Amino acid sequence: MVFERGMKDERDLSELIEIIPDAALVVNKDGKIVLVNQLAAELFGYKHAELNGASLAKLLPEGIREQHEKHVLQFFQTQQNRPMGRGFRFLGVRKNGESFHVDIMLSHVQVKHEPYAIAFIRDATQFKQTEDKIRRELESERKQALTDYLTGLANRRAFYQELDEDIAELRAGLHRFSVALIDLDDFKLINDNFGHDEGDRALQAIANAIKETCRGSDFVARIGGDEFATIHPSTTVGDAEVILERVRAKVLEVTRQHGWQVSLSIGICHCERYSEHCTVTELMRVADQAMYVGKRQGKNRINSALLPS
Ligand SMILES: Nc1nc2c(ncn2[C@@H]2O[C@H](COP(=O)(O)OP(=O)(O)OP(=O)(O)O)[C@@H](O)[C@H]2O)c(=O)[nH]1
Repeated sequence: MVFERGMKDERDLSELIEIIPDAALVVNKDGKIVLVNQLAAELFGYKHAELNGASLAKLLPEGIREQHEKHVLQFFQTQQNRPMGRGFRFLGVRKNGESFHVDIMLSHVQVKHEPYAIAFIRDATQFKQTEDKIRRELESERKQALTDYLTGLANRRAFYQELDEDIAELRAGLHRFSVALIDLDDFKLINDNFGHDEGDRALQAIANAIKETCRGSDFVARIGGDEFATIHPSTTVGDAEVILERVRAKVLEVTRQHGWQVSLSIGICHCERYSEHCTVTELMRVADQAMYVGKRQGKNRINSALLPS
């Protein structure tokens, strides 16, 4: 709001800010509060007189005062107003020290040719809480959509996303990697002999064993009923075989401890450099084929294949 000839005097302005339905205050270019309405005083927990003539800094938490001073300076240097919705979200601080989120709209106003800023302030606590709640819910839904409910590992969807990213990185000239398909041998017998609940516990124990035995940088997922898959970035095919041999031995040890007769057949597909064959479908097909070679050879073994280039 810029009055062409300026406000007649401060009385006009103080009457105006008392009739508007928002908390409002007027500051000069030194950041001193020259006018404040009753709603603003109430919002910040002060008596009207306590804010008149005070520094604007009084209403801001210490940590953001400097940043805010820059905003005020910038505001006075431009002729642009900041309407509600396109204003700032700031932290305010009440007299009792409690900080809270506020939305601030700023407008230029002149009184006797002197520039002032009029700030309209809305308590944004509710908005902020709702926004935070929605953000948390979305984040939790996103996580759930990518997590296997039984083992807590990444699920098939997350695995394919990760594989896609690794392929993109390979294409960009970054690290080579190996993908492994891990299928449990004769898992059906666990369910048949011990029941489905015990089968679930076995899947959880096996998932933990795989995760613990892989490196921190490896990606581990459960992509089907008794099928797991891993991605091993920055490896040679030999490195991947060493890691997966550790996995095979560890799972065998854990399952034997529980009296479950389960082993693993593992197929590795190694990607050394990017080629037209480097797609999720092709990688999985090659790993699957390598895994089935092992199944036919009598199970409980690891077979590797290089992705054709
Ligand atoms: N308890 C439990 N069992 C599952 C789950 N998902 C799949 N299964 C079981 O996993 C078994 C997979 O059986 P098959 O595909 O015949 O494989 P297998 O018995 O491991 O035999 P091979 O792969 O040939 O060695 C089936 O009995 C499924 O019911 C699950 O979430 N929980």
